[in-house]
Amino acid sequence: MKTSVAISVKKVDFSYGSTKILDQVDVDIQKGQFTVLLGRNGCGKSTIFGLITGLEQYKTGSIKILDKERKKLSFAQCSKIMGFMPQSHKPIFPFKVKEVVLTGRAAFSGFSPSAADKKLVLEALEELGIGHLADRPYSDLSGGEQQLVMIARVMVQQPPIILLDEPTNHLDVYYQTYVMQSLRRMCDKGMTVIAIMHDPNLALSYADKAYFMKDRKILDFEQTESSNQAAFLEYIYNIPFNEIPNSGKSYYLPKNDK
Ligand SMILES: Nc1ncnc2c1ncn2[C@@H]1O[C@H](COP(=O)(O)OP(=O)(O)OP(=O)(O)O)[C@@H](O)[C@H]1O
Repeated sequence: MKTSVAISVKKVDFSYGSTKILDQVDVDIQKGQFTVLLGRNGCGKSTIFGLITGLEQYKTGSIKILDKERKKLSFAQCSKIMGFMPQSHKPIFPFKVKEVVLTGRAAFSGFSPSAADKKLVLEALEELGIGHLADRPYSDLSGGEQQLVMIARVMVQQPPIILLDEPTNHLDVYYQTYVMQSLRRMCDKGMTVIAIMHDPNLALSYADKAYFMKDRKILDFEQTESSNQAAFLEYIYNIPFNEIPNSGKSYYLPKNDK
C-alpha cells in the first residue's frame, strides 16, 4: 500500500563507540511537507541525517525512504531519491559557480551535461536570487554566497526529497527569508524538504512540521506535553522563553529580565 510518508524512522538506536546518540528514535516525515529539525548543539541532528542518507549505518530498527529500506538502496538509487546538503563543504578548485551547481546533475548526465541541464542550473541560481554569481569563481565567494550555491546544487538534482543541514546559518536576514520562501514554494509544488535549523522562530514561520531533539529522542513540537510551547522550548534549550504574539502567530524570545 502506498503511504503519504516520505521517510519513516522506526526504533533506531545509534552510538558512536560507547556513546549513545539515538535511543529508539521514531519519526515519520510526510511527503510534500517542509519539516524542520532543531535542538541543542551536539544532540544528534546531523547524525540522523547521516543515517537517512547512508553516511552512517544503523544496526537496529528501520529507516524507509519512499517505502524502501534504506540499507537496500544503492548509492545511485539514494542520490536520485534524495538530495543532501551537508553542514560544511570545502571549496578546492576555483570552478565557476555555474559549474559547481552543474555537478549536481552528474548522477543524471554523467560527464556530458545537456542544454537542459545548463538551463536548470541558471533557473536554480535565479530562484535563489544569485543569478549574478553564475560566472564567479566559487572559491572567491563569501560563506553565505557559497551556502546559497550549495542549496542550488541540491535543487538541480530535482529529487523528491531534499535534506539540508543548516541551510540558513551563514545567511543575512534577507537571504534567510529568501531561502525559506523558496523551500516553502518547493514543498507547495510537492517536494519533501527536511532542514536542520537553529532559529526556532525562522523555522516555525515557514515549516509545516517541527521536531526537536533532546536526550537521544525526537519530540513533536505540536504534541508537547509541556504546559505550553514556551515551556517546551525551555525544556529543549535550558533557558526560559517568552511567547510573543505577532500577527496570529507566536514568536519565542529568550527571557531577558535584566
Ligand atoms: N564521527 C563521530 N565520532 C564520534 N562522535 C561523533 C561523531 N560525529 C558526531 N559525534 C558526536 O555525536 C554527537 C551528535 O553529533 P551531531 O553532529 O549529530 O549533533 P548536531 O545535533 O548535528 O550538532 P550541531 O547542532 O552542533 O551541528 C556530538 O556529541 C558529537 O560530538
